[in-house]
Amino acid sequence: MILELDCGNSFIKWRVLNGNVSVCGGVADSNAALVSAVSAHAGLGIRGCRLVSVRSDEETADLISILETSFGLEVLSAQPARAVAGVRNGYDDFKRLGLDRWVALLGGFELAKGACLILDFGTAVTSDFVAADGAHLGGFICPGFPLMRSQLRTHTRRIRYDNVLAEQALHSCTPGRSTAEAVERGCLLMLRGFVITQLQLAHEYWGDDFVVFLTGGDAGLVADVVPDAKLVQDLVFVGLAVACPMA
Ligand SMILES: Nc1ncnc2c1ncn2[C@@H]1O[C@H](COP(=O)(O)OP(=O)(O)OP(=O)(O)O)[C@@H](O)[C@H]1O
Ligand SMILES: CC(C)(CO)[C@@H](O)C(=O)NCCC(=O)O
Ligand SMILES: [K+]
Repeated sequence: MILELDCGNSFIKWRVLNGNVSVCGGVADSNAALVSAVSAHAGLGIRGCRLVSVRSDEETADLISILETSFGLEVLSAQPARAVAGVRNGYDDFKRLGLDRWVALLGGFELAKGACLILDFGTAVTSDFVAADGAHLGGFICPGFPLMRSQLRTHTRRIRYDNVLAEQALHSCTPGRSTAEAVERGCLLMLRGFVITQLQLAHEYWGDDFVVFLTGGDAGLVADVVPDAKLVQDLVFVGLAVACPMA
């Protein structure tokens, strides 16, 4: 059994793999919550751990030492690279590309075996373009849905509404008739507009010959804009196995 972790800016996604099969997993909002969730499955006989983190080096080192002491595990952490498995990092400084993006695009290329567009909807929304020959062309970063919404609330005095209204607001996308509807639907349309622009660019590069992957907690919000896309919630884990193979 192998423990796999995707340490994002807001949450840690985890799962336990038996061979290629995921036997359990979840989302933790702190190191302590992660340790207690995984402890409940310690009887599974986890023998190793691999992770990808976009947190600071200190936070990542802290988490690794907690995992080593709590579970006696050896921990492999995905590292920046110029090239892996036929994919070439497109950043001017390859170390600057977010490791979650790098690992997710490795996963996308592994599954597509050709040109692909990877769209990730987490705390930030990111896109990455990988050509059929494995060249990563780069990508885009913009605020995710919760960040857009909270920036509006933070920087205005009269944009205020509760979470119940927020949830109800997204049942339709007609022009809002309340603050909650206007903001929630407005932010959703911004995300959808972003997705459409990414698709246009991919068509300019590759015609119809590419695969679109959607991943991240909020991917479901835009899935209907790209009916042909593959919704792969574990894309980071697919790529993590490529970046950090374990015997
Ligand atoms: N079970 C869940 N737990 C946490 N977030 C969830 C869950 N289901 C959906 N979400 C949504 O997913 C978003 C979080 O996205 P995700 O978990 O992909 O990334 P993250 O850790 O917040 O950030 P990062 O982009 O750094 O990975 C939240 O905005 C939330 O709306
Ligand atoms: C953009 C995020 C926050 C998405 O999780 C992450 O990939 C990151 O911190 N990236 C570093 C900056 C960059 O990718 O250019
Ligand atoms: K992410």
